[in-house]
Amino acid sequence: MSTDRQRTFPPLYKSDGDEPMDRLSFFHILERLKTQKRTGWVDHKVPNPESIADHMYRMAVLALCCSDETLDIPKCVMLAVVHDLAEAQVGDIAPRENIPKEEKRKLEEEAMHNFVYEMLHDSPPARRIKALWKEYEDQLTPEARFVKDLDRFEMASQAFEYERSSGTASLQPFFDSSLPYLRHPEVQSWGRDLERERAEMKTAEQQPLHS
Ligand SMILES: Nc1nc2c(ncn2[C@H]2C[C@H](O)[C@@H](COP(=O)(O)O)O2)c(=O)[nH]1
Ligand SMILES: [Mn+2]
Repeated sequence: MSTDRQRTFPPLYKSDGDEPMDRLSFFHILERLKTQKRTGWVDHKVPNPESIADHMYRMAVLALCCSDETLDIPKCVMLAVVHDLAEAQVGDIAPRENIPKEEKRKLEEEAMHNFVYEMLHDSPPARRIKALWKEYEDQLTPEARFVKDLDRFEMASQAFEYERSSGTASLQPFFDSSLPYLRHPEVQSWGRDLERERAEMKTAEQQPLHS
């Protein structure tokens, strides 16, 4: 259900000028990414769902698994571990919340501003993090577009694992909203492999127990 109510998220932090404490506060806020569960799985009542950090970690390792030597792989790893950083303040906004893309971007930009200016004081590390986040959001570089594919493929992989392990009923919407949109040829091939694995799992599940 969409709402006209403009969402606001008060800044998580206001500096009082003690820069070392401001930096530590940023480090502590990162814990939210480790504890906040991903909304899509919570919505589908998946037991013990992964966190935002779990999702970003696997994306970073998937980036290391890429064979495409035209891509700046270290840059892809950094984009992966930064891309959902703003969710420490705004949470994991899922499509079903129907928040307009512009509003989501504005909320996340405000969060990033709070992090890099209030907590990291526009330092070189702060500018590095903000630039990475903006590169991912703008989707103008091959690395950013590749990492967006990893965002999609990682989610589909996790959906398959939940169907397989926790006996969760079909999570088909997560496959429909991700695999058809893969653009990088290598990730597309990973997606086809995952679809084959899922089809084989479904076939095996339909075999009589004593076949
Ligand atoms: N219920 C659904 N949730 C979905 C679907 N596609 C994505 N999602 C969830 C997954 C995450 O919790 C969140 C967005 O994740 P980002 O990594 O993009 O921040 O939305 C879906 O089809 N159904
Ligand atoms: Mn993501």
